[in-house]
Amino acid sequence: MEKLTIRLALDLDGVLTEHPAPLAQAANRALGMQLPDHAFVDSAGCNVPDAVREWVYGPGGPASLLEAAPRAQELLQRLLDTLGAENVWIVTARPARSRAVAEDWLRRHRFPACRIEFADDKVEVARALGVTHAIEDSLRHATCYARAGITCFLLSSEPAPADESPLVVRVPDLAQAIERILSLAGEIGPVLPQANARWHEPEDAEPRRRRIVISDLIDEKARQRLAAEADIVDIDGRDRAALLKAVQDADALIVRSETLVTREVLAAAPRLRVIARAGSGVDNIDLEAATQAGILVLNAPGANAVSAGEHTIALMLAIARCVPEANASTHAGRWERKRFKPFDLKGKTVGIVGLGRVGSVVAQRLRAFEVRLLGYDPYITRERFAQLGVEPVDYETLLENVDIITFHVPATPETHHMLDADAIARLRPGAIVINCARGEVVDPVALAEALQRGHVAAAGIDVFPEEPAYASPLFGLPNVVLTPHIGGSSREALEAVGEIISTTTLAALRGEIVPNAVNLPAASLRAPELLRLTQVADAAGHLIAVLQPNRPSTFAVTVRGQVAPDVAEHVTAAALSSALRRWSDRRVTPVNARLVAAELNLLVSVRFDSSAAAIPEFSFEVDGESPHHVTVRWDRKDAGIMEVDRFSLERPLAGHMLITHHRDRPGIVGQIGTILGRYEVNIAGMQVGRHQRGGEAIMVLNVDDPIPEEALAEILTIPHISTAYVVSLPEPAPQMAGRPVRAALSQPAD
Ligand SMILES: NC(=O)C1=CN([C@@H]2O[C@H](COP(=O)(O)OP(=O)(O)OC[C@H]3O[C@@H](n4cnc5c(N)ncnc54)[C@H](O)[C@@H]3O)[C@@H](O)[C@H]2O)C=CC1
Ligand SMILES: O=C(O)CCC(=O)C(=O)O
Repeated sequence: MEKLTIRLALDLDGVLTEHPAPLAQAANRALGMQLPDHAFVDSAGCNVPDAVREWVYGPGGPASLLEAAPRAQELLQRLLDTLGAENVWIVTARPARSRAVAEDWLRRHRFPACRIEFADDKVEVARALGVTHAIEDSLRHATCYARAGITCFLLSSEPAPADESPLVVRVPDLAQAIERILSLAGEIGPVLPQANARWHEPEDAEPRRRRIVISDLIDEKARQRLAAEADIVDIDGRDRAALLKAVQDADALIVRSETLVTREVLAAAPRLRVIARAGSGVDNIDLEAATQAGILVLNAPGANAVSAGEHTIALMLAIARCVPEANASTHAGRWERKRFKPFDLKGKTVGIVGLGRVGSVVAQRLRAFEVRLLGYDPYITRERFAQLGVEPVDYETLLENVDIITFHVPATPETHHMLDADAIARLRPGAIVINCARGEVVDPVALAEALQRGHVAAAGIDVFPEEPAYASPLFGLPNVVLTPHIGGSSREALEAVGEIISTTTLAALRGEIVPNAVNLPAASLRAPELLRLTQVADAAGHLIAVLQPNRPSTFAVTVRGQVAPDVAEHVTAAALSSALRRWSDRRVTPVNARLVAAELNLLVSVRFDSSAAAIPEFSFEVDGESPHHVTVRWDRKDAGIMEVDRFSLERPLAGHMLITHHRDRPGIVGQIGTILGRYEVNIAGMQVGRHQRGGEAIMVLNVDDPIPEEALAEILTIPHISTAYVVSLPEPAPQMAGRPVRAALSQPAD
């Protein structure tokens, strides 16, 4: 396995020194200022006047009197020993003129020798040094590092806001930051993909075998299917340390409900591309953070709905027929026929909250019991209620009229404690509560209290707010039937879920669009055709970023012909993510392409023109000094780049190429050929596009060998050549090469 080279930038004040509050206090005393204690956590960011900063950090200033942070010397030594002295820098925003003071302080406090850089724009320095990780006490610097794709451990005891980048990892102190870095340094591959300036390597072209972490029990056949194509690492997802270690070089993570996939887990997983939830509810996954990090989240909705629905009815019947107590009493040798008072479901009123996949299964089965069904679900149609034989009512009416209430809603802010003390008070005395959805939906304290009073006669509970649940106010109550979240665990459900998750995880790792993505639109097109189209869109995005190396302010997509909106969205995401990989240092995938574009103030627009083009086309256009334009044509099976900067091409662009813009003059082709020949670059094919003789023209030369920088420089000296680009794009898919339809692609679209 490749070893990770971690290159680390450590802040000085507040990281190697004690908290810098004494600096603000000294400035307040000596200079009559009114700075808050945190002013020198980020004095440039807090706009502390330069003269004050010079004094604080200058010779004899209060910075010389700071104490070292606890164990800072020993911890820095460990970093230097493990990562190598060549990979560790102190990067501080103190003024550069205070270098001697800082170096003297480090010597006096017996710090090991470590190089030190002075800059307020720490990212610029970090980029130049190839820094992969940082440790900071300033949120501003941590956020800047994260934006640049550098994982930053932020020393902070504050909870992270919901929109914080997953690359900002909050830790309480330096020791924990270093422990995490040293554990990462143990055995993982590079965190930042090396940008290849010239030759485009699609993400999928990596030859290495994929690594899939499975952190909960899944079906054995599914496991074998995954193991046939990838290395499998089995861990117990409840063991945080094992999880954080295992995801360090994982391409995919497969979880059930017990593994919490938090920002912290995502920050420890730089290669992670897919998280697959072997089940329906994805509330154990931080979806927002996964999407920001460009990670695709999959689930298997519906595959365990029968299982969860039958389990719901099992709990109802267990309560109605007194099964748990009667079973225990009979096993104990007591024959208590008079003690138990079972009742029939027939004739009762059952209220179903949430009539999605599981709720529908419950409704369909309960009809056979001849119950009256009331339902509350504001997001489905009246027709659906009618199909299921359920009377639609509002939530209050449902609460006030049912003998049994059963919940089948997802865990969302709206459904949190949907059954609380107020809702319970509305229930008829003696009602029964069933929850096989999510623990968060029912307030367990209020329910336990109502069960003890007898207002609620009994409850059947499969899910808990915190799982595994080793304690709950419901534990020990005689009128509660509990199961450990096994509603979706039938053999059949595990097999069905396993099949969906294993096949779609592998497909997603191959770059295919899959139907069960939670954070990408579903696709109306078959996977192989869509894959080919998105690969070509990816190439078009790459080409446009080669033509326009500086990030533009607009990225406009025009979709011509009859194209489904979801297909257009996948094409846009593929092209945009590919271009953004060259325009930014972020890890961009189709999942987060639009988010990253918005953060970088790149305006993305998609316009549909369904009146034109028999053969659909996608045109990508960017603004800038000279706007550039690339068009992909798609015959619904194959796709190709057929137009560059409004010059039509005879054949789709593919392979290693030199593309020039020049004025159409005799002899240019010959001069380029002579230069390439001198550098032993073989020309495999050529095409030229021009609007009129002697006017602006484009030439595409396909070459067999990489073109050296020097050759390119010489080509650029030829009179009438204005620009020259070297670019490598994927070859046609093997099954597509030679298809007659490639000729159709070459037809003008209108
Ligand atoms: N115990 C277990 O092992 C299992 C539990 N589940 C859980 O069961 C629940 C339902 O799962 P599915 O039916 O697959 O989901 P689903 O998405 O198919 O259905 C959920 C339904 O709840 C409705 N809903 C959403 N918010 C609502 C609200 N505020 N009030 C009323 N209705 C609302 C939606 O319109 C939808 O019809 C989920 O929480 C899921 O995680 C699912 C499978 C197994
Ligand atoms: O069996 C499991 O993994 C949990 C099932 C579940 O809760 C779900 O699919 O939402």
